[in-house]
Amino acid sequence: MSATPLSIREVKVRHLRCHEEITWNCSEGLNLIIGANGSGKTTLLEAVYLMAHGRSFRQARDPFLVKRDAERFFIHGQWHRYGPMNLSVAGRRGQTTLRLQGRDVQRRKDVSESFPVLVDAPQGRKIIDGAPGERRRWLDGLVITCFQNMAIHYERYLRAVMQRSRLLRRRASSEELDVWEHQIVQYGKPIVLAREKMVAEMNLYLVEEVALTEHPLTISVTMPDYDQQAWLSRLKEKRSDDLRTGLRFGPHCDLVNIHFQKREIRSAGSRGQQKLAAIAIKMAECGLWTRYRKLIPVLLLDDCLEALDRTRQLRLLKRLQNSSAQVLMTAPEGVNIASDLNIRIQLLDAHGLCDSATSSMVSMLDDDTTEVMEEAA
Ligand SMILES: Nc1ncnc2c1ncn2[C@@H]1O[C@H](COP(=O)(O)OP(=O)(O)OP(=O)(O)O)[C@@H](O)[C@H]1O
Repeated sequence: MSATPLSIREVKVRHLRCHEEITWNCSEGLNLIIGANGSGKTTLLEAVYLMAHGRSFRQARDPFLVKRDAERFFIHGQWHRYGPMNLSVAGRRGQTTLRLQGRDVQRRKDVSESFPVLVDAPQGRKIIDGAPGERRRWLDGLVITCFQNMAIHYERYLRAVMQRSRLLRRRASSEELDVWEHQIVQYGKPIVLAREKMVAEMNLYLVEEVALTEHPLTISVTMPDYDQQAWLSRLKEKRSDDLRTGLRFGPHCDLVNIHFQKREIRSAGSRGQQKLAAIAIKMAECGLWTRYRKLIPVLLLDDCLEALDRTRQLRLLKRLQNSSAQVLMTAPEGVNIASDLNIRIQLLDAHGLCDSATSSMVSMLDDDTTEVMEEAA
């Protein structure tokens, strides 16, 4: 079965941050919004994300989503997934309500899994520069996306860890603790194996992105040898230590690392290298969604050319152009876009959005200039 590309055709926004009322028509393929700082470009990407997730990618419960002096915001989107679908969001301070095809959505997960939207934004690049726990949560999210039966293992593993801690505090009998320690190992081991499989697959996709990142990017999990018998013995031996410190051994404590040229990208990578790494990881995630869920996600890239020199900007845009995903991107005024690229460019100002072929705000580089630049690089 081939994968279905997901795309958004129209977004109507009312009273979201700086926007009074605006309509954004999108095309399949690459869409770029160009505008001044603070003109509301990121807010339009946020609107798309809000429809799929019911929350912003900037901050989970953002009280400033509603326009100053307004009561509520509204977003209505026309999507294409097999056929046309309508998704809308209404929100007031800290609360959002999602509607799919005119009906209230009870389980948000159903929408976010049917309308996958992946985002890279300078404010939220936690996979690259966040704490190890952020990367672990991200990897576990991917495991559950690809191997849906793993959700129950995570749930039961964490419940067993919590029960054991409770019983340790209550000074429960050794037999009672044995039961939960067996469950920790029983549900923990498949998590370890699924993560290993996921990391191996991600790394294969990342090899394909080496033209973008220039050096291979690799993901790894730092973890002990989870031999089942040794794991059980350790849990038993360390009961009194764990009563003091909490359980510090197991898949919930493992470290997820992203390496670039054999060093951690978060400390060793430059801003441009981190940016390209983050986008390469999104492309790999797209590959996983396509393979396991038969859906090609929509990709949101905020400030997509930030920190990149011209050669790398061009390389990135060409890579995105070859992707089968719909890509919605933003960039500030004054960017240079090669004229041979197939990108729908729209300019955003106080009057709204308008299509642009050429403009004083966007310099179009012709093919010759582009070639010279590429050769020089
Ligand atoms: N609740 C609100 N009411 C009115 N205006 C708001 C509200 N929240 C944010 N804003 C303004 O809305 C604009 C939203 O900016 P947004 O981040 O979308 O801009 P941008 O075009 O992506 O800018 P940049 O290029 O600097 O990233 C900003 O000018 C901000 O001050």
